[in-house]
Amino acid sequence: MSDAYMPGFGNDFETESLPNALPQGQNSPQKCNYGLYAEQLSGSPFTAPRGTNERSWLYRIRPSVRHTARFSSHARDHWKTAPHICDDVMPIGQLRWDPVPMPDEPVNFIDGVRTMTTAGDVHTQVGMASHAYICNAPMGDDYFFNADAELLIVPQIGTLEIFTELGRMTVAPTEIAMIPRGMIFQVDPADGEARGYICENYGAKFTLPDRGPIGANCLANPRDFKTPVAAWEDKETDCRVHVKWCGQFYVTEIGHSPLDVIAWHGNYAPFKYDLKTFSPVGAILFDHPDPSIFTVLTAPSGEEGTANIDFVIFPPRWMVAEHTFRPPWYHRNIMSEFMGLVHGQYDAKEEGFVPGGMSLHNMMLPHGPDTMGFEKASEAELAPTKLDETLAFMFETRFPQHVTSYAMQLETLQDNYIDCWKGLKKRFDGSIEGNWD
Ligand SMILES: O=C(O)Cc1cc(O)ccc1O
Ligand SMILES: [Fe+2]
Repeated sequence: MSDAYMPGFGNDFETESLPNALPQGQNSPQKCNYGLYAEQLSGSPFTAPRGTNERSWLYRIRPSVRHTARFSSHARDHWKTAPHICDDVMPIGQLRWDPVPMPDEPVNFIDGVRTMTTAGDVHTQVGMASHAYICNAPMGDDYFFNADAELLIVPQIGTLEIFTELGRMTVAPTEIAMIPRGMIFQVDPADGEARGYICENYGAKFTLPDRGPIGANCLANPRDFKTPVAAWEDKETDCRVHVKWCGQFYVTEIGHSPLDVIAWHGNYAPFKYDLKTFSPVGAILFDHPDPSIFTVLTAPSGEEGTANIDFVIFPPRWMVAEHTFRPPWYHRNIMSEFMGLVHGQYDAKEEGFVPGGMSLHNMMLPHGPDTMGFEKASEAELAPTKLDETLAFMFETRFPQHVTSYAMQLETLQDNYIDCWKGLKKRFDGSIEGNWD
């Protein structure tokens, strides 16, 4: 598959896959060229202020109302939606999982979504869910859209071929993809098998964080975000469109592919982004800064500085701080932290937190480096060192994350996670040096 992309974050893009398919100077001609139907997809209220007003105009073979017929409900057991509070007592401790095992039977991307946590309330469009996905089969004639949320996809194993109404994206581990709320798509594992993470954002869209005194450059730069050019298929087979709507799942049968947009323009669009292009800014003299310096994207909550979700990464970087305990400090946080590891090691937990694994440090629950990490960092010679070949990330939300019973019953839940702090012994002996032997 050959993909082509347009650079920029939130730009007003335009793209056509046939000459003159895109009307010029107007959105809604009396008759569109090629007999196409014009359709607006609104990602914000019509009257949203200019800076957050998002919509695209799609020129397509059939309007999407013909891509949906009567809906019937369709059970999907593993994809949960907030509010989803299990009957069991909420496990509030620190939690960590090894990767979700790959399935033996064929499972496509949508059927392979496994909800780990939910937060907030989909009905009021606040909060999020953290999912793992596992998949080893293409979607074939099945298509999907999520009316509840945009989807931030973080591949960990296997490249994904993502075909959306607005075009095709190839997304490999170390890259991320964003699929806007309401947009129809298909995802196929290019290498036969794929695993990764999804942040389902029920709230206001992810955007770039302000950089404050950092200025006009660094962190995630807008030109590194890539939106696909128009691509389509004209397929007349028994296709199904699956829908997630207020936590329920539905399906409708149609006789053709809904991915039939020949041209489009606007700023409500999918994108991908290579996390290797994130330019970290950090401590160049002493102390460990707050991880907000590594925010790639932030989804605002309406309260200033208090994100519905921050998507934060821990990329390769030089550690140079003098007279400093360099890994994350011990801390308690009003925000709830769900973490994953794309590859390598995380400096606060060199063992036990493995690629494809997950951890949850919920609202106000203490955490920090394990015993080994603490001892190593306390004694390390503080020469400049590079943390290399590593990529961890965090979905951090202002809301408590409720763990699903699937996550609690997962065979890869680590029963002994909290033992990683057991060896943090008392070093206070009344002397100013403390007892470090
Ligand atoms: O808990 C974690 O490992 C994530 C994290 C990293 C960091 O550098 C500072 C704070 C924080 O929550
Ligand atoms: Fe933390």
